[in-house]
Amino acid sequence: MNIKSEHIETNNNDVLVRVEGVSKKFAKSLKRSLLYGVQDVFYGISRKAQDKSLRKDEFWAVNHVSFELRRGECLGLIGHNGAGKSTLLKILNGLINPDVGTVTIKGRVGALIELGAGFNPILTGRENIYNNGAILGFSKQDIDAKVEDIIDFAEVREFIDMPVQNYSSGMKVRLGFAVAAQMEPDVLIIDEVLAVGDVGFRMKCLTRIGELLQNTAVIFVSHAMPQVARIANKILLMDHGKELVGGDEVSEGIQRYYQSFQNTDKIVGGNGLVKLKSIKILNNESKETVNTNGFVELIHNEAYSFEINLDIDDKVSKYWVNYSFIDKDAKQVANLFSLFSKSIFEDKGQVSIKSKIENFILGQGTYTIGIAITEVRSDNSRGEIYLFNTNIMSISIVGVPTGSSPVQFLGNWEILKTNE
Ligand SMILES: Nc1ncnc2c1ncn2[C@@H]1O[C@H](COP(=O)(O)OP(=O)(O)OP(=O)(O)O)[C@@H](O)[C@H]1O
Repeated sequence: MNIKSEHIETNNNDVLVRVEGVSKKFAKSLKRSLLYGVQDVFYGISRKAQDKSLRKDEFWAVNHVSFELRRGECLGLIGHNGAGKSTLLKILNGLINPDVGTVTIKGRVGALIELGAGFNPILTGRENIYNNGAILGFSKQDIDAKVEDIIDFAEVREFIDMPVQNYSSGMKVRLGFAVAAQMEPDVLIIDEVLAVGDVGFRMKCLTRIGELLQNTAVIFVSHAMPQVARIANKILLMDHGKELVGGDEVSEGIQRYYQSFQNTDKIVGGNGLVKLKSIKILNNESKETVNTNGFVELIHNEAYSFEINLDIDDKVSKYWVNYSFIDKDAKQVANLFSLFSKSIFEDKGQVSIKSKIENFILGQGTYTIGIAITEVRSDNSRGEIYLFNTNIMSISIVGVPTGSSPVQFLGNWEILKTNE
């Protein structure tokens, strides 16, 4: 057994969670998984040294991960589907043993890992509160003192004496979070299940986690980067079981996570009368910076010129150019549209068009740029589409805190009055 969990009094600056070189392997096929399971039991009984290397069909779901957490620290655990986050959480919560490495946890652990896990479906909500509290190591008196707060926080009073098997998924999450959080554990582990709750409840949970953080170490798995940016002060970006980014650089971890979702989908359309030959986004020194991921890098709030070279057929009449900026959720978050600057073009042949943005206020993150070139009819309405492409290039915005809104205004700030 490689997990040590101690229910002891801890000091404020103690390391509550210490994970050292933890690895866990799984077999891809059920047959082999069962076979290896039997072999491992045999090795366990015979106390023979077990072979820790990968056997046929096995892979590392968690691969040599280490970190430490103190009270007041919140680790944002992020990564693609299948990166190994839930497996790591299950190791931390003692649900599965690591094959290599050690986990040491001091104090009580409150965890919300799998939807409904930890609940006995035939018991009522109230009975489950007592059960879970007891598992966390609380006495009946301790739980008596907390039970009303838990029911209120979960907002399930009407259903508290009904068996949990009849709860909706949202209700199970509410109760699960309320038990884990209201019992004020030393270590709180929250998996993505929180996403099942509605927006109101999620906000309430985040606020509660913020309050608990003064006395608790929190491990928080999420695919919602704004939430991670809001509460995490440490980051672990996992990829194929390994640590890709770890430590205090939360924004770097989030940035790398976003960059791994380069949007390669493309819809191309239009009647072919306009062809895009090239596009450049240049700074004030007429330079374009391309980062290692092949994204053009722009600094937030600086000036940039968009320059396109077009091949325009003689049959084309007047036209507008419209760039769209699309975030990693495929949501259009901004436009640069000549219509709104009252610019209508009518040049034909090889044409270069430049448009300058003085303050590029898109927030930090990666975006793809789309383009549409459309006919302007004599009554100034939109006519034929000459060119349409939803992904002509990817850009990365740097220079502002990550995870915030897609648009950042930089105001001029001043104090008008101070009461001394
Ligand atoms: N019991 C198991 N047996 C075999 N493979 C498993 C088992 N549990 C998890 N895996 C595999 O381990 C890898 C890591 O899974 P895990 O659930 O930890 O990923 P995750 O990062 O939590 O993903 P998600 O974001 O989708 O929740 C995946 O390839 C998964 O299929």
